[in-house]
Amino acid sequence: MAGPGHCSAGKPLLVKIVMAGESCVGKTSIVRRYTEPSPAGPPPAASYIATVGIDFKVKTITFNDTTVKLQIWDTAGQEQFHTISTSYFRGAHGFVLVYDITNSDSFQGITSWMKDIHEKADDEVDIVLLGNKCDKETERVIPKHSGEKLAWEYGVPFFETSATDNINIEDAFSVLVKEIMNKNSYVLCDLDVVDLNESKKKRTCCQF
Ligand SMILES: Nc1nc2c(ncn2[C@@H]2O[C@H](COP(=O)(O)OP(=O)(O)OP(=O)(O)O)[C@@H](O)[C@H]2O)c(=O)[nH]1
Repeated sequence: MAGPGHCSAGKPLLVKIVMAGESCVGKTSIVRRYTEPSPAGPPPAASYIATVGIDFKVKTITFNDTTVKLQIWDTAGQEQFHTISTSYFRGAHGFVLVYDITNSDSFQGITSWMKDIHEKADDEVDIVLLGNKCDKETERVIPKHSGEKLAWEYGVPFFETSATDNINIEDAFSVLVKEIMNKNSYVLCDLDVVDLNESKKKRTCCQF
C-alpha cells in the first residue's frame, strides 16, 4: 500500500475503519455522534434499529496538515449478519471494537471479535477498545478496570465512552487515526473513490 509520500499533490488520503462488537452496544450511535455535522452531534436515536448487514459514513479530517478521508464501516452485531460483517474486515486500517458496560455478554464477546479481527483482517491492524454507555453508571456491570485490563492484555488503547453524552468519542477516533497515520504503509491514496451520493444527486429520469 502506498504511504502519504506516494500520493499526488492535493489528493486526500483514505483510511478504512471498521466498527465491531455485539448487537446493541452502540456502534451506530458512536458513528453518528462522530460523523454528523452539528457541533455537539445529534443524540443517538432513542429507539433501537438494528443495523442490517453493513453501512458506511465518510468523515474528512486534517491530520498534520494532510487531508484524510475516514471511511467508517458500521457492521451489524447480530449473529445472523456475522459472516457479512466480518467479510468487511479485510483491508481495514483500524477497528473500533465496542462493548456495553451494562452488558456482560458484550464484554465476554470481545475475545471472539478480537479473534475474528486477527483471522480476517490484515496483520498489524490498529484497534481501539471502547466500553460504551458510561452515562449509565447505575446499570454498570463491567468495572472500568476490567476494560483497562483487557485492553492492556491486547496492547490496545481503551476509552469508556458515551454516544449519548458525547464522552470520549472524538478522543477515541483521534487516537486510532494517529496510530494508523504513524504507520505510513497503511494509508492509501484516495484515487478511485466514487461519491455515490453525488452521482445520485445529478441523475435525472432520462440520465443514467
Ligand atoms: N444510554 C446510552 N444509550 C446508548 C448509547 N449508545 C447507544 N445507546 C442506545 O443503545 C441502543 C443500541 O444502539 P445502536 O447504536 O443501534 O447499537 P449497535 O451496536 O449499532 O447495534 P447493531 O446495529 O444491532 O449492531 C439504542 O437504543 C441507542 O440509543 C450510550 O452511550 N448511552
